[in-house]
Amino acid sequence: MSKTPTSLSAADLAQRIDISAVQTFHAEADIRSLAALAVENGFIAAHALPNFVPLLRSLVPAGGRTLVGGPIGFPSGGHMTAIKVAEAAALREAGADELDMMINVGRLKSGDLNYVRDEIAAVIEAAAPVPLKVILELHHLTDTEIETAADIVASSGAAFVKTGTGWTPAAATLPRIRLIAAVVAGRAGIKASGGIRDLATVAEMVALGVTRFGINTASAIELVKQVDALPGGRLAIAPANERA
Ligand SMILES: O=C[C@H](O)COP(=O)(O)O
Repeated sequence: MSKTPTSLSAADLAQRIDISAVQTFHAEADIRSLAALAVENGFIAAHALPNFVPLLRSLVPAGGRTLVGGPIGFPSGGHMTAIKVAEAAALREAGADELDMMINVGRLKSGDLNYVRDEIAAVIEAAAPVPLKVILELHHLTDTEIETAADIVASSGAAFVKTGTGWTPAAATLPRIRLIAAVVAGRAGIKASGGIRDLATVAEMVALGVTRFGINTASAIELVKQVDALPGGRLAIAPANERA
């Protein structure tokens, strides 16, 4: 597990943020703007809805600081496994560098954990060698369900546990990030996403072990600008055990 930094520059933070245009209303112009801003500001990834991933790939130079990402079974997660598998393969073929799959919340809530496990395994295989993040969508889950889901994802071989799609009210609270970090225990990365809008929250989440954020483009650019405006241009990260 990577060592928690003591501070982050604007460039460091940008290299921890996936910016995105993954809402229903995002059009071609938004994707073109997403690509330009991601490359210009050095964000680690730019994410678009599946149909726009080929366009995004054509706009973001491969092998640079910015990766191209796309979602699978997004945003409900209720798609048939065969559809998620096909979408993973299609996005891999379209040149995606990372894929964020929505977990099947309904099956998780039904206690059908073998279905959840088998589906994640099938999508990991279809996506390979592209790394997979699995979105839990905390807004719909109890703390017990979060622990169960985070453990399934962490033991699946997925690259990250991700908290939300951005399509539900923000639920990536610090106590829930703490809960996920305790369960994951370094077996996978943690991507905090969904309603993250202030540097204090970012700093607290980094201290808890979050190594990736998912934030919409406008909010991400604002946060990076705020870091630049801090004394010394760096965001201090107090160790989690020193926080009140
Ligand atoms: O990563 C998921 C979403 O892009 C987060 O969007 P949001 O910052 O608008 O909640």
